[in-house]
Amino acid sequence: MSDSDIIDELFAVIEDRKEALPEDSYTASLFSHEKGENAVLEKLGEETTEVILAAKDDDRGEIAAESADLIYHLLVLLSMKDMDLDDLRSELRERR
Ligand SMILES: N=c1c2ncn([C@@H]3O[C@H](COP(=O)(O)OP(=O)(O)OP(=O)(O)O)[C@@H](O)[C@H]3O)c2ncn1[C@@H]1O[C@H](COP(=O)(O)O)[C@@H](O)[C@H]1O
Repeated sequence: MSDSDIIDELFAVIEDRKEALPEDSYTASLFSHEKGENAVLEKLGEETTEVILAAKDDDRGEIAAESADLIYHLLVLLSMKDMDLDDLRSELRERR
């Protein structure tokens, strides 16, 4: 699979974790968290702050790492809302 498919691949794994809820999965723990969707919403806030701090430090490695954390949690949110990457693609396409 090419690198351009990595986000689709990650989203598919997230969907699998939502379905199977394996005990050793961080993703599954977000879907079954006692705080409900607030668990992932809080992580989105934290990761956004971490991206901002990395940008302020001009640390490209940290910007990439924190952006990956942010995108991952955003994908979990989409899945939680029974949305998928096509919803995101459609929205972006309409803006062209
Ligand atoms: N891409 C990710 C990913 N990005 C970030 N994270 C997790 O998101 C959390 C980020 O939180 P923090 O940066 O605050 O770090 P932390 O202090 O360890 O987090 P907490 O103590 O708050 O949980 C960490 O626990 C990371 O492991 C991820 N967890 C899983 N994935 C991918 O999701 C897929 C399924 O993974 P599992 O759910 O582990 O099976 C795999 O492809 C993984 O690579």
